[in-house]
Amino acid sequence: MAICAVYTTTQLNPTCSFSTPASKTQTQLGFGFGFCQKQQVVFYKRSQSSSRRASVSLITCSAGGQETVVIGLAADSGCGKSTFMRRLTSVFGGAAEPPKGGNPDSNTLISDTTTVICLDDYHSLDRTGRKEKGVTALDPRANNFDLMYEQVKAIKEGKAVDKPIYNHVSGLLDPPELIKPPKILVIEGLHPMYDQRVRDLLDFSIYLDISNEVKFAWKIQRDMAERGHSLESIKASIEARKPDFDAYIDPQKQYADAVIEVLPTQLIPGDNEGKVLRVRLIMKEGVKFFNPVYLFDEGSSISWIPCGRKLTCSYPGIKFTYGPDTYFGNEVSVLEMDGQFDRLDELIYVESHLSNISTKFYGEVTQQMLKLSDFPGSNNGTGLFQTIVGLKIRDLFEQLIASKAKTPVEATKA
Ligand SMILES: Nc1ncnc2c1ncn2[C@@H]1O[C@H](COP(=O)(O)OP(=O)(O)OP(=O)(O)O)[C@@H](O)[C@H]1O
Ligand SMILES: O=C(CO)[C@H](O)[C@H](O)COP(=O)(O)O
Repeated sequence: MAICAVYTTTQLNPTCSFSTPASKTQTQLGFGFGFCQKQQVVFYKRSQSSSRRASVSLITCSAGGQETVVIGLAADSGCGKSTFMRRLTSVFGGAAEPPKGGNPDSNTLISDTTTVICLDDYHSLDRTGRKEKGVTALDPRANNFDLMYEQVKAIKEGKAVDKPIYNHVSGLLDPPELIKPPKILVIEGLHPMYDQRVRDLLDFSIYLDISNEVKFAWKIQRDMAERGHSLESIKASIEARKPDFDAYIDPQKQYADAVIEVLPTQLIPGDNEGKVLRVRLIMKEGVKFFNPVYLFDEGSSISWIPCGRKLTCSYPGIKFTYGPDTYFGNEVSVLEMDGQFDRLDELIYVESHLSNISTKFYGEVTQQMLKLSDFPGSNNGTGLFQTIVGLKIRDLFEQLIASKAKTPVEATKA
């Protein structure tokens, strides 16, 4: 907490100036940012003969920079992490860019609110080293979890670190880059939830669970169409990774607060083209500051085909289901969408039937989806659920910050 002297502050989360001593700036105090909240407290001044109503404004601030909110995003390579990150940073506004003037092959993306670091940077073995030892990048022996833990912990505590860079172009470990503590740190990659020490640092975690059929279809689309790889080499690379994927990556989903599961559609019998998708948003119950989204009636089991007068649906249509379930022994709520949208502007119809989506205004999900309509998955449940999870993370972040800004630090008489 810090002493805040901005008495004119009336909204939640405006940037705050810190005083004491008055001459010191935020930077001198070591704070990158700050959040203040103004509360009006009414009380009664009593004297022997009368009682007079009075009020006082309490301004509480969390010293931004002292603690960073840490989000983990786990998935195999080519499973949509970058796409999800771009949707998330868009929710917070501002473009995400590599560190200015740094290594052009940096994997880091920085925006006003978020810094996204790629955990590939904690590979302890470079490409040649892995080849010599006969291990894949998914193998824990090819990764430095001690350093990952120390650095994520330091950033969470508000300290800058010199993080290594794994260069995907050269396959080498490059000199480190400086990472300053942001408001939100996202650690994305193969192992954000593998090491218990790192897992315990996460304020929220997400796993993108892409079924083998769909992963294959996406890989073909990217690596064959865009990178000129052959069908055989794509198949071979997926097969070679599979044992380590099953052993080290996939089990992390049991720890995730939200899982986005992507499967082939059930609306077209026998379909395995991976074009029409069935997407499930699995949300853990009882996670602090995270209230699962629901359709129509919280806790009920619902099946909804919204195609009719308000939503244009061509073959094979759209089906939503929602209800309670268990996942790795945890109570969860599952929202599922099978099929795809014909017209994104009509998504507002679906949005208006969803609750707990943490929007700041009516239609925000639809607006976000329209804004990024050229991103992969914008016409199906992958884009919809990634957008909703982005809004839930914003909400969680704001609640976390507000909960930390508890101690009243200065008061003015109203
Ligand atoms: N929701 C989606 N719908 C359809 N295709 C998708 C979707 N998300 C990703 N893809 C496909 O998968 C490819 C990889 O996506 P993206 O770059 O977001 O994944 P990634 O996990 O960051 O990959 P990598 O770890 O290899 O950098 C994209 O080029 C796209 O072809
Ligand atoms: O699974 C991966 C992470 O996304 C990569 O395969 C791993 O980082 C190794 O990279 P490269 O193939 O460039 O040597």
